[in-house]
Amino acid sequence: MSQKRILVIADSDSSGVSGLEADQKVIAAHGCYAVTATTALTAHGPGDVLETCSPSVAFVKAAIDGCFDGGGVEVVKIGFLASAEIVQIVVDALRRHGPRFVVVDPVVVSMSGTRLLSDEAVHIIHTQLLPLTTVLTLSISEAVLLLDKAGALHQPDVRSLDDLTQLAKALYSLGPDFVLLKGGQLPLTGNLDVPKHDSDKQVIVDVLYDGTDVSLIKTAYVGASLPLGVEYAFASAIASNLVLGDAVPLATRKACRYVEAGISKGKGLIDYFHSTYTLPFSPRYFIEYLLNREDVKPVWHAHVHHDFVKRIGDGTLPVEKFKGYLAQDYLFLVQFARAKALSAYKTNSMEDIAAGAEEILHIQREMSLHLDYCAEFGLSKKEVEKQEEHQACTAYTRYVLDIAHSESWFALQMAFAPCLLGYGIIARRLWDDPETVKEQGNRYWKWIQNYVADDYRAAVEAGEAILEQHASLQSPSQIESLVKIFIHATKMETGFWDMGNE
Ligand SMILES: Cc1ncc(CN)c(N)n1
Repeated sequence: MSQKRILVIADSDSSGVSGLEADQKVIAAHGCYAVTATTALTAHGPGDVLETCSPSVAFVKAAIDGCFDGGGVEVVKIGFLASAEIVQIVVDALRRHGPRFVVVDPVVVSMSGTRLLSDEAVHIIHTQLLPLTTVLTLSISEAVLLLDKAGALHQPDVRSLDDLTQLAKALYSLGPDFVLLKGGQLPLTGNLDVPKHDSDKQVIVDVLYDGTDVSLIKTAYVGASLPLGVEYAFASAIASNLVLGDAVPLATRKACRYVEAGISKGKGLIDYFHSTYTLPFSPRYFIEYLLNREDVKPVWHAHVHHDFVKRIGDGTLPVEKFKGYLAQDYLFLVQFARAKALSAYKTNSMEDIAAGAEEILHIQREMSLHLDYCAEFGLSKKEVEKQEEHQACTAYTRYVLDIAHSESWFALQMAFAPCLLGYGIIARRLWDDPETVKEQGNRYWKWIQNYVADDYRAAVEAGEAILEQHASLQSPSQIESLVKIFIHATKMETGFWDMGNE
């Protein structure tokens, strides 16, 4: 499904806390795609606007038309419109293109309280823009200014919840379908009364009015100094929720909750991405990421470059050691097959059950190769099976079986991963390495061949596909615990080689 598009018509703020820069973060955090028409450029220094620059009216018109002509724009979010000419251009464009929803946050007053729009611009907003508006969202001071200019301000002092509601109703009379009046400038008591002391201030109430119903959205008052840009985030969050299919009351309530969480999670700034997962790898590159992590790299290196492996490659490994290893590996594979069977039991996906069954058959073939191989070294199946399990073998397989019982299906796949990936990588490296003694010159050549053969390669590829497919569905914290399982199982692999070397 392609991302839903929102056209943002607003100024650019170099500090990133308001304007297009903030809107785009909010929209991206909702999984939507922002297209833009820039109405003004502002260069911000610490606490101050240093320079402003105005694009031509023709530029703004071209940007708006270009975005609509690109297709898919259902929602327009309007912020600072800079001049009366631009307000008029925007109104004309809305009439021409007729988007489904128009969310207007008419930035009439700056973050520091400075008046930003001329009387003429405000006039066009209330006479022409607001009747085209789905949701009008604004602060108390902006509401008072707008109503004053519209000649519809009946009570300039807003002190109580009742005043706030009357203000929302007055704004509704200017033409929007819904008014969301932000009550941030009027903290109330827990009972929604007027506070007598600062310590009584407990609740902020936003009022949503649709001409019939008044809905109150309450949030805890967290003090007068909020991060800059709080007011701006609401409208783009509402626009995002609307384009994602919410009705206006739910879209506004969710937007309030989104901003509330952004304030509480961000330290002095709004955390726009408080509910967004960012995985530390790109889809299909989990294994590459995993094997290159700083905590995995040395552990993985110890496994795949183990001395036992080197001596298989140059053929110097004493035969008795190899035989001992092979017999233990046979016992290991029996337990591993049990864990694979449990793995199939742990999933409801028929695809994954079948893949698990396939892997058990691969293990069975690997075991029969072991027996053939053992026979060549004069070791019968009976002799192999009656060997006592070495502690390294018990430790590794029972760790995997414990994960199978106590952790998720995917955690178990992570416990399998070092076994599956490691031998494929080791054998391929030995096969390619010019230092490796090949063919008849190396009595372990067949072992290398078995693990580069198509059958084993197919098992590795199927396992890799499962890891890649499911890793992308995990949360970042789950990835961390899964990596720990992988590291532990990799250490067990190294322990197995150590055992072979004893
Ligand atoms: C200990 C161990 N690890 C991995 C593999 C390869 N399946 C194996 N046979 N044995």
